[in-house]
Amino acid sequence: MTAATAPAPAAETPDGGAVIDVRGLRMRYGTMDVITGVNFSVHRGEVIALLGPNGAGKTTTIEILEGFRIRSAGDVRVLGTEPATGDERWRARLGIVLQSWRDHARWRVRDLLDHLGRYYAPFATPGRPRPIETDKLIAMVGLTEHANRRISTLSGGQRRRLDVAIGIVGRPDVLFLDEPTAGLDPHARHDFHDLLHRLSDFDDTTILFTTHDLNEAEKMADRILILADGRIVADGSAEQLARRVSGQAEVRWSQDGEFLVHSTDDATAFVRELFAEHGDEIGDLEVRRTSLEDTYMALVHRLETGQSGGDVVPFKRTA
Ligand SMILES: Nc1ncnc2c1ncn2[C@@H]1O[C@H](COP(=O)(O)OP(=O)(O)OP(=O)(O)O)[C@@H](O)[C@H]1O
Repeated sequence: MTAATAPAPAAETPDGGAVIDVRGLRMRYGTMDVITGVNFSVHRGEVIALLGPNGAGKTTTIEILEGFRIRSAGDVRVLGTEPATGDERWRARLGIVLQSWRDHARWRVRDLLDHLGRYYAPFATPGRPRPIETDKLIAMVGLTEHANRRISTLSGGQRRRLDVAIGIVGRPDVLFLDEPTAGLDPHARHDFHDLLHRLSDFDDTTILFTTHDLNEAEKMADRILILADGRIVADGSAEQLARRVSGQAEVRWSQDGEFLVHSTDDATAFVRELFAEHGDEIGDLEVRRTSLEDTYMALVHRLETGQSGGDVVPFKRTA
């Protein structure tokens, strides 16, 4: 990945590289087991989408990583620190965008960001200037023309942009976002995706976000984690998950004025044979792999109908 600023100091990662490391995480609310054994790790600069049905425990997992919620069991490290005991210096390296954040109503946008930014200044390092300069930050989230407005007068989508600005003002090493694009219009969503790419590419920020938008997960994430049934049932890129769950690709082509379609688990071999046999007669060739939506629905369906067949083996990191 390229770096626009000087490289940040290495994160404390005593386990040999993971910025987030979760082993055997369990969470029980009263008598209800919500998380029954979650394991995953995230490397520096990775963008991870955490997916799962309503109530699967995504927010709970993120809150545990942020140090806002105490787990029932398991070992968790974020930047080498156990979140429940993280000090101010550790906290200053995190950025957090909660699902809904409705306070500071009387503040004006620029004043609030300026004020919050000062908290991070003592934690600046030569490689990681903190905070992001206020007007630059406001431009990054597309709020320049609203900089002097009171927060209570912002629309839902404008408020969401502000939430993101609050999350990144301290130029975090690790950014947690809980459904960051809920309520954003398509243009704002597109801008937000660009912003995440910039944070990951230029600042090497490690990003973990939840979403119910599978297109967004597919487009944005290096890796997708699916949380269901209290555990991680899939861990890999959208393409790896598609291969693992369905293994099928769809080949479409035209021949003698007819449009044809064929499902295969080896599209390359099929296309090679197709051309060997019919050569110039083939037109409009298209190979479509299973979408993340197809994969997700198939996985969740399998779980709901009790066909999961044990643990889903995580994929090796390829990058
Ligand atoms: N403070 C709490 N006390 C008791 N139960 C809770 C508490 N917080 C969450 N739960 C329960 O834990 C389960 C997981 O909730 P969580 O909010 O983590 O799910 P989620 O995957 O983020 O869901 P959604 O997609 O709907 O946001 C749900 O059944 C929820 O009702």
